[in-house]
Amino acid sequence: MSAAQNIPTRNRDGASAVTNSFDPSTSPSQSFISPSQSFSHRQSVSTKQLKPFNTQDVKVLLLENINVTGQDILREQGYQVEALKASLPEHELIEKIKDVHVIGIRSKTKLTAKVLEHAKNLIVIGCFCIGTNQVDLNYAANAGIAVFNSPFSNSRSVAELVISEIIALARQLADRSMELHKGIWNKVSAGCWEVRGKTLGIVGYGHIGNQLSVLAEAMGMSVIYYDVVNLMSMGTAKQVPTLKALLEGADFVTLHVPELPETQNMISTEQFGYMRKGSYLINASRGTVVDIPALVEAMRSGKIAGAAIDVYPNEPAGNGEYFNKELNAWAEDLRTLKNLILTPHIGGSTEEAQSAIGVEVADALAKYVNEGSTVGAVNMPEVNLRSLTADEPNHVRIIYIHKNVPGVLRRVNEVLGEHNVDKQMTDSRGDVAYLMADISNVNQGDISNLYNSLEDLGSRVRTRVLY
Ligand SMILES: NC(=O)c1ccc[n+]([C@@H]2O[C@H](COP(=O)([O-])OP(=O)(O)OC[C@H]3O[C@@H](n4cnc5c(N)ncnc54)[C@H](O)[C@@H]3O)[C@@H](O)[C@H]2O)c1
Ligand SMILES: O=C(O)CC[C@@H](O)C(=O)O
Repeated sequence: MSAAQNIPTRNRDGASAVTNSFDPSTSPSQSFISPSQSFSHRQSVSTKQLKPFNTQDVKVLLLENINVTGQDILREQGYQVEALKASLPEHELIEKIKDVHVIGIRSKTKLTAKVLEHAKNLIVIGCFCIGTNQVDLNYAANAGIAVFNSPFSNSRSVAELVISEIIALARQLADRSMELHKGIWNKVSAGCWEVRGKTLGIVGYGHIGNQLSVLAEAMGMSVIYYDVVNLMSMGTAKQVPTLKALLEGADFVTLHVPELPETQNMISTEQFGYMRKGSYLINASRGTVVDIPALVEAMRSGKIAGAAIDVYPNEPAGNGEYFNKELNAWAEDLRTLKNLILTPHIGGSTEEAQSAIGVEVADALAKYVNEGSTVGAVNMPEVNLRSLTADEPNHVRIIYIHKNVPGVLRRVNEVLGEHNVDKQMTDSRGDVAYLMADISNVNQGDISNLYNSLEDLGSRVRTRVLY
């Protein structure tokens, strides 16, 4: 069943990416389950199993305690998988990333241009989370590195955490619990409320905002939301035209926007000024969205009756590390406030979410490595071709990532023109274009010629030949 599988890939500087020798006769005998089978039941028995190179040469680095479901899928491919519990400091990351073809991260590992510059062999990044703000997506695309994430596997977990925090803040639960842990009996009702009949203001009405909207209405709350795009309301929720209108109209404000230049310090002194006296703020989006010193001030003055914060501008690399003023200058100030729930970025941290994310992202990584599909990529055009079948033994799949400039397709098709192009798909996104072509009647001897001819085109970012 398995076709010869030793494909040369060169990175932008011409260094060999996976194996130094090009030996088309290498045919790994280990069994291999094509990830395409998990995507489509139509492609069961006769799918040709494409692989880019000896799978045991593929080096995968997983950071930040990626769920075992994801680790298992990648190990089953035969890849070499190293999984670490925490993220790495920049200098260690730079050393490690030089070697690997695939990296999996969560929210803490910063894959900046400075780090990615050293990632000469890297072909794909998996963000085992929703947010992708920790990756320089543009740099990655221009270096021919695809980036995948899991757009909604933990949305429900975040929404449920926020619901629990709304009630916990309204009833000052965290303070009462901490007091009793210290042996202090403090039975109070002053400043404690039911949530029924109160208004929840959701900023960012996407996957999480939507879920939250439904849950909040089920508890008898009214829901208003603010978003930069016009969106259909869930239930009887109402979209408001400005952030100011939302802040003025809500008893609880919860933030669910991505980290963007526009959302930086979106809630600061001016915005606290618009909020109702005695209202509450919840931030489980990104740490940069709230100006924390302004929050401290608003809570000290009594304007804000309570807050729940799950995310911070600077977060420790792993469990057991200190959250102190070396990390964030205001850390000690936060600790002194009453009715403030501080959680260590656990919005998406449930068994359900993490195992679903592990499967989703690892499947996407394997499908990209083995078949070149960019479906679901966040920084590349989405391109896919139906699988080659076992009846097509002399077919080869060309992946050509190139600069989006005029004339490239003509030149690529001149190279491919010696063969029959069975199917081809190409699309662009910004400065980068992605071409996939399945060509037939290719002899083993033709493969390196094809590869070298495509590599020699001035427009190339990265060439891969899968067979
Ligand atoms: N705490 C956690 O563990 C955790 C877990 C998952 C996601 N998150 C964070 O939550 C964010 C939101 O997640 P999601 O899945 O709901 O994202 P989403 O993309 O589905 O929704 C985000 C919404 O925000 C809106 N938006 C963007 N910029 C805006 C602005 N300036 N003002 C108002 N609205 C704006 C968008 O139009 C969109 O509707 C993620 O980007 C991630 O950073 C945190
Ligand atoms: O698991 C994480 O580290 C990040 C969770 C969340 O912020 C996300 O972006 O999905």
